[in-house]
Amino acid sequence: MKDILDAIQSTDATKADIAALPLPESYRAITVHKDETEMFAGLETRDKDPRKSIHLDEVPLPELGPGEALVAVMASSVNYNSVWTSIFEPMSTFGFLERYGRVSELTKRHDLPYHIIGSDLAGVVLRTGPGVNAWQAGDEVVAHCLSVELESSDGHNDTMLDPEQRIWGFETNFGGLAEIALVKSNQLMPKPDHLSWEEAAAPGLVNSTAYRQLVSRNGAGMKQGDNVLIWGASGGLGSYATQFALAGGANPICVVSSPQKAEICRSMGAEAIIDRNAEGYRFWKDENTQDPKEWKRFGKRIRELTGGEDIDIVFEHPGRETFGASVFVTRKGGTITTCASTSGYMHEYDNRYLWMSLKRIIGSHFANYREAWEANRLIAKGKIHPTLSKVYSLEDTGQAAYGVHRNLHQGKVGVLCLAPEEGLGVRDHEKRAKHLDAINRFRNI
Ligand SMILES: C/C=C/C(=O)SCCNC(=O)CCNC(=O)[C@H](O)C(C)(C)COP(=O)(O)OP(=O)(O)OC[C@H]1O[C@@H](n2cnc3c(N)ncnc32)[C@H](O)[C@@H]1OP(=O)(O)O
Ligand SMILES: NC(=O)C1=CN([C@@H]2O[C@H](COP(=O)(O)OP(=O)(O)OC[C@H]3O[C@@H](n4cnc5c(N)ncnc54)[C@H](OP(=O)(O)O)[C@@H]3O)[C@@H](O)[C@H]2O)C=CC1
Repeated sequence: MKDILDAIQSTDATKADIAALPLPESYRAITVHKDETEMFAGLETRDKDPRKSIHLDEVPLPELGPGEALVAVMASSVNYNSVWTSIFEPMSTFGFLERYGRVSELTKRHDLPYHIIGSDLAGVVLRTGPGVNAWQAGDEVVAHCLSVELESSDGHNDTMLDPEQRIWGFETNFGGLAEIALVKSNQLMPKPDHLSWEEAAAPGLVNSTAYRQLVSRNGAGMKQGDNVLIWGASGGLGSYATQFALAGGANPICVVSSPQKAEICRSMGAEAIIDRNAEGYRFWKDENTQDPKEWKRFGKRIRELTGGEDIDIVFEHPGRETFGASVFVTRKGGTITTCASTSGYMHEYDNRYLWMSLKRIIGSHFANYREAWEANRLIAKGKIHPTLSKVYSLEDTGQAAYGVHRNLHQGKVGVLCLAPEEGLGVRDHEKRAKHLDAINRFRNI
């Protein structure tokens, strides 16, 4: 592994040198263990501690198959899907690996008693499998997390609709929180050259998801002037949704839970900000009963901030706790676009406000390769910026995931895998200098 890192860091190693490096038999990776899936049985969700279930193990290098690439991972990031994996909710991810393992001889590799997690990476291609022509050893890349087989016609209009669509590092093995990752070559995209490894690894999953959910015609198809209600506007998804709204000429109404988070949104350029904590919204009177008066109070506050207008698009992900309010505050003909249910997946809303006002609910999930590519292109052009706050070592991934689970973080949390320190991997210093303040906006807060 040391030779691989030395070659990546050397200024004169060629692509041929990297292609000629011997691969190690094993590498260090963040895992959860199949024999521990019941370890949190009986505990409340918030008491399930990722630090107990997340391990750093030495694992064997998987065999490289056709259409695949092995990537030396310089940095990765923590996504909420790794939090779900580590607390074995809403179900253990080993079921996904078993199901994938039944697809073919080659996919059997994924069905192991350990799950290497992580759905982001920035790094360098080490080897490509048969049939890979677009990428070579030595290429500096990021990887998006859409894994598809594309043997069925269903996925050929929009690859997210492939019946064998999976999220890499969540529903497949050999993810990005590791020194080496196995990806399909159609997950690869060029690493933005003005960013360090950890900055480049941060946006991938959430940036692509926010792009499809909010901007793409497969999602809400946001346009100039739209009022966009963004829950968790300084969080992983929300920090990119806020940037897309601002960059696309829309009007973000940012919901956050502290003055510090409100300040981050303000510094991104948002003006309409709601601190849900300070304003004390209680959309649920008790576990089973919502309070429409609180939806109305929330809607009134939005009207104050917009000069009397209602919401064109709600960027939803908290789920059960907020969904009733989200449907209510959307304007006639408006759209609620949802990709998650962090607070609970059994949503309840008053359907009269949906049908009588001709609103639409759109389910959105990650992004197809083209959408991920376009989202990455915006990062590479310095139009959208990483929202990296803190960076952890691979050893401390459990602590990093704990912080995300307990909502103690801002924006994105990074993890150094092979990179020995932060700040490495920048190739275009001039472009970086132009965007330095924006790149560092979330750092160390
Ligand atoms: C990019 C990052 C993303 C995120 O972070 S997202 C957040 C994290 N992700 C999650 O929380 C989602 C985790 N996944 C799940 O919870 C589950 O994954 C699903 C609920 C999405 C699906 O459940 P399942 O059990 O895996 O699949 P089924 O489709 O419910 O299959 C169960 C059986 O039901 C049958 N079935 C499906 N549709 C129908 C139908 N329309 N009519 C009759 N039967 C149906 C199937 O065939 C199968 O059957 P048979 O067990 O015998 O094989
Ligand atoms: N389907 C898909 O493709 C994807 C789904 N996801 C899912 O989306 C969800 C969010 O992911 P991500 O943005 O990365 O996570 P983060 O934790 O980084 O951000 C979520 C934000 O949501 C807000 N929030 C959390 N709970 C509530 C609540 N009960 N009511 C209102 N606001 C709440 C918090 O902001 P604050 O406290 O400031 O209000 C928090 O910062 C996760 O469940 C994740 O699994 C993520 C990416 C892709």
